[in-house]
Amino acid sequence: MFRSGRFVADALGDVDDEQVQPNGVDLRLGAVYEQVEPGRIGTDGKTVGERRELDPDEGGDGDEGTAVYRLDPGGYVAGYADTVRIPEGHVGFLYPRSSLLRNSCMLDTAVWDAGYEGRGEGLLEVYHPVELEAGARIAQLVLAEANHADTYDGSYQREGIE
Ligand SMILES: O=c1ccn([C@H]2C[C@H](O)[C@@H](COP(=O)(O)OP(=O)(O)OP(=O)(O)O)O2)c(=O)[nH]1
Repeated sequence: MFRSGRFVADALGDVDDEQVQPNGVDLRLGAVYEQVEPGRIGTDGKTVGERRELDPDEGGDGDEGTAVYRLDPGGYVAGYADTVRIPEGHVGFLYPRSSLLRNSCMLDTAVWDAGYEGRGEGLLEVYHPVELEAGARIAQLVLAEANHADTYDGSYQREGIE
């Protein structure tokens, strides 16, 4: 069974009311990176390639205090601003906000394991130039009840929060 948005909000702990949706919680954009060196996925482990953090244009549209990423078509890594916590007995799935799709962008995501805690990342595909403001809601996390073997204890545990 998928949990309600209120349940997901309680699991995450620190979200604004506008992030709480009927079936999940919206995650906000934290940072945008561009990969600059190859990574490696092997049979004996993996490495994530070097990336550089993009600078948002400060004061976009003459609006003081806003930080806007103006992205040309390409592949980027998006870091989320919110700390995700997947409670035991659950698995998380993240979907792009549909307004991203409607603007010719896609957010590719993987499985969020029981016990994971951190500010995760996703692959942001941009097919038409787009403006994304830092802190804007770009994705929605849903939680489903699930059996699991152990809990997450991998290299991304507590990423972005230590
Ligand atoms: O789109 C996603 C999906 C998951 N995660 C987080 C939560 C998940 O629990 C963790 C690890 O994901 P996964 O197990 O798929 O990564 P891996 O490459 O197999 O790494 P590890 O060896 O640490 O399990 O990354 C993200 O940041 N983004």
